[in-house]
Amino acid sequence: MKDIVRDGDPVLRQEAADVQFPLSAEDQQLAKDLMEYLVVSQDPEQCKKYGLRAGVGLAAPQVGVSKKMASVLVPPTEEDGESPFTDVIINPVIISESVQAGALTEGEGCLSVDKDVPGFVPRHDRITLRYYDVNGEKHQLRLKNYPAIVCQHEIDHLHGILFYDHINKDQPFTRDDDMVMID
Ligand SMILES: O=C(O)C[C@@H](Cc1ccccc1)[C@H](O)SCc1ccccc1
Ligand code: NI
Repeated sequence: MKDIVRDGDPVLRQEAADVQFPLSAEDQQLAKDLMEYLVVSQDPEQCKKYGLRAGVGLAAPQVGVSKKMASVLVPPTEEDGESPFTDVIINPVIISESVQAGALTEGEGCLSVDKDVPGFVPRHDRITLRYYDVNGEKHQLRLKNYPAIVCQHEIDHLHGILFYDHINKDQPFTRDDDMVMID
């Protein structure tokens, strides 16, 4: 697994390149690596063993590869026990989004940002996401709340945007009345 690059590395501020299909062997391996990191990091034993920070998403630029590819592994919720969204999203585009904002009550962190940056990160509470999977199959689906937040965080990485860019500098915990607060 490649090292995760940290804030300050120019690759995190670039517009990543579209991925070409069929995937090269290198891009197939990259997709595997990006997903493997999440799977291992969400296993407490392996996470500790390899000294990883747990992650629910990882974008290629975060491992130094400026390509439009990111893995997303939203942990299962207590209720239904299965992950609400798991895939490697390639050349993702948000084709529609709710006017209504959503933000994590706890704020956000990032595997590429070691410092804590407190504050609400206003995003869209609901999105329609279009992306291609590793087999070149096109997907289009609606996501809301936490899965939508994770995908927006990862897609931001592909456009050189970091979560704290969205935090209100003067009033970090400002929120508009109808913003959905997500736990
Ligand atoms: O740096 C990344 O892209 C991975 C982030 C993704 C993320 C952070 C905040 C909000 C949405 C997505 C890491 O997953 S941050 C660590 C983490 C781990 C488990 C649950 C939530 C956040
Ligand atoms: Ni991040």
